[in-house]
Amino acid sequence: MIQVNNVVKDFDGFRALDGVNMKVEKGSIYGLVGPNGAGKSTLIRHLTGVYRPDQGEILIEGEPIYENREVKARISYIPDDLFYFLQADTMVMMKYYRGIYPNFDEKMFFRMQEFFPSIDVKRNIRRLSKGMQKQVAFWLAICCRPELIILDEPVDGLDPVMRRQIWSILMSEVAEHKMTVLVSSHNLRELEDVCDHVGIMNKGSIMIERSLMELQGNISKVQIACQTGMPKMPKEFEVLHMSNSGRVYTMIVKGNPKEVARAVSAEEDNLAIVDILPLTLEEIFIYEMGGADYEVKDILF
Ligand SMILES: Nc1ncnc2c1ncn2[C@@H]1O[C@H](COP(=O)(O)OP(=O)(O)OP(=O)(O)O)[C@@H](O)[C@H]1O
Repeated sequence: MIQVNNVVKDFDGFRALDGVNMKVEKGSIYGLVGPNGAGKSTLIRHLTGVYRPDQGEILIEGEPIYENREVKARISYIPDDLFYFLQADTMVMMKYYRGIYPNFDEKMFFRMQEFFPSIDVKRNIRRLSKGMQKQVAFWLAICCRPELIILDEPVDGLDPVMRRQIWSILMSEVAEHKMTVLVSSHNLRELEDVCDHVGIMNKGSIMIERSLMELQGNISKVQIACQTGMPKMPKEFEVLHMSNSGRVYTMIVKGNPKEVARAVSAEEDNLAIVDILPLTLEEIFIYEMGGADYEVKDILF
């Protein structure tokens, strides 16, 4: 759905994007994570055709996005700084969107009103709270029935109930209509439950891009207790980290969790327990990138 090849962008001599490569499959939920100033919003403005790259190319379904009205009509974009016309209420904005988005689904708009009970559709949007304005932006964007929705910090400033609501609407659109979602966030924990792919951005480029399945099947956290001495890990598995509390050792090991557990049990004859523990996405990234020369903790927390 999205293919970004070696995109570079300079602002007055400052390199904001430094050779970005990225691939987002159709029907996936892709989380773009990174610290302040990493270049997420700049990249997103390229993906939505607001900026033209200085170098490289951006293709949406194989077509360049910049100045391409036909492709843009199939994309919804919620920026981090929302814009509404002076005096406009939600109904006025709905009619405006209906006029410019050929797939706008008015029935869906009224059906979804129950999800946004605090929004008075006749009230000037600029008078609504920031969180409520975000709700309106999301409501209108999803009713455009986009093939691709791009969200810059979509749930920032929303209460926990509304956050869950937004994620659940997005996930059901992905499941039912194969919509593709690209979402930027600082919060890896929040993305963990919803994304199937994650890209980590730092200093103007994507450092690492992975599918969650690939990540989770490739690294294991094992807890081992031996009756005597230290546990031995079979040679074919690289131990990335080891700590212990008394006789219980916790190891982060490169390899599939089931295979690791099987190999440890076969190797050791003085085992007391072997347990496989879940790893959070943050932990996986930290250990995945541990060998590289990055300040990973600064990026993820
Ligand atoms: N129009 C611009 N002119 C000059 N510099 C810019 C412009 N837009 C972005 N930058 C610079 O590019 C870098 C990346 O900014 P960007 O807004 O893309 O980061 P971000 O990852 O979205 O950050 P945040 O998480 O804080 O929103 C920053 O150093 C910023 O100052």
